[in-house]
Amino acid sequence: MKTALTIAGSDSSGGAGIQADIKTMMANGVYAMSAITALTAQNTTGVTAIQNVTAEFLGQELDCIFTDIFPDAVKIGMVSESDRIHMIAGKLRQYRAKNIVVDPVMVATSGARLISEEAVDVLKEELFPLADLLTPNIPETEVLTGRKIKSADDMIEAAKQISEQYHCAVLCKGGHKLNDANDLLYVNGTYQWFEGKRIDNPNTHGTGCTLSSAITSNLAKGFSMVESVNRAKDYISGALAAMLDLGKGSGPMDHGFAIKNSYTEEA
Ligand SMILES: Nc1ncnc2c1ncn2[C@@H]1O[C@H](COP(=O)(O)OP(=O)(O)OP(=O)(O)O)[C@@H](O)[C@H]1O
Ligand SMILES: Cc1ncc(CO)c(N)n1
Repeated sequence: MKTALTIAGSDSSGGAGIQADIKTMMANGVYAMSAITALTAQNTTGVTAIQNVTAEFLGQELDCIFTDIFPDAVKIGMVSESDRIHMIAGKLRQYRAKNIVVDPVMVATSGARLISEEAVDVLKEELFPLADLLTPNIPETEVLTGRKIKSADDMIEAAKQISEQYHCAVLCKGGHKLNDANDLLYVNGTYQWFEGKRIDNPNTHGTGCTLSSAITSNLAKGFSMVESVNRAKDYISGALAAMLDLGKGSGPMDHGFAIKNSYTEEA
């Protein structure tokens, strides 16, 4: 069985972060492992508290994982502080981790800030150069490039700029800001649109985490970058189309929509 690791924050409400990542990886057929960077007290309406683990403890989690079950692919989500980012980058280099997907998480769907101002620069300097793929949404793309994204052409220009700067593929996600569900992949000097059908579902908590974890699972299984994104778009469309409706705010998706069997039946 192929294996994948998520390095991210825990979401107590289970729809985003580590929980979304593990559910997604399992649903996509890989063995999931996690190194938790922070605990969030969070639900569908917002984040009320964040408790970071120490950089030292995060390093110990990563040592345990990489010296035992080596991951075929790694996804990095929420990391709030610079010293934790330094630790992750050091360990990824030390263990020569492969198939690295960085989701530059900055703000939750509910509006809460998940990274400190100065940590964004460390993310760019330390982690981006190690990434095979970056998956910014539109606001994150604006922060990373310093330019406003108002059109599809702006997305192409910005993705090209980031890709050339960090020598990696860039998936600029249009979802719930621009272009409906159309995402732009810039890879090896060319671009390709992934045109998803917009699903009329207000429950989009954790869509970014879910997409990046599905891509990571596909890379772990040996699919190309383009095929990995293609399959991940299919998966997230299915999870949104299942129309789960939980919580008082923007609720989570049904990560298990594709694995219904006798064990999942209700009484
Ligand atoms: N209503 C929708 N219908 C279909 N696809 C969607 C919809 N909303 C988002 N997506 C898709 O979900 C994926 C995640 O994109 P999105 O822009 O929501 O990420 P994000 O903003 O990083 O997520 P998060 O809110 O978790 O931080 C993209 O592939 C996007 O196109
Ligand atoms: C822990 C965590 N990571 C990422 C996001 C972004 O959706 C979130 N809301 N919570």
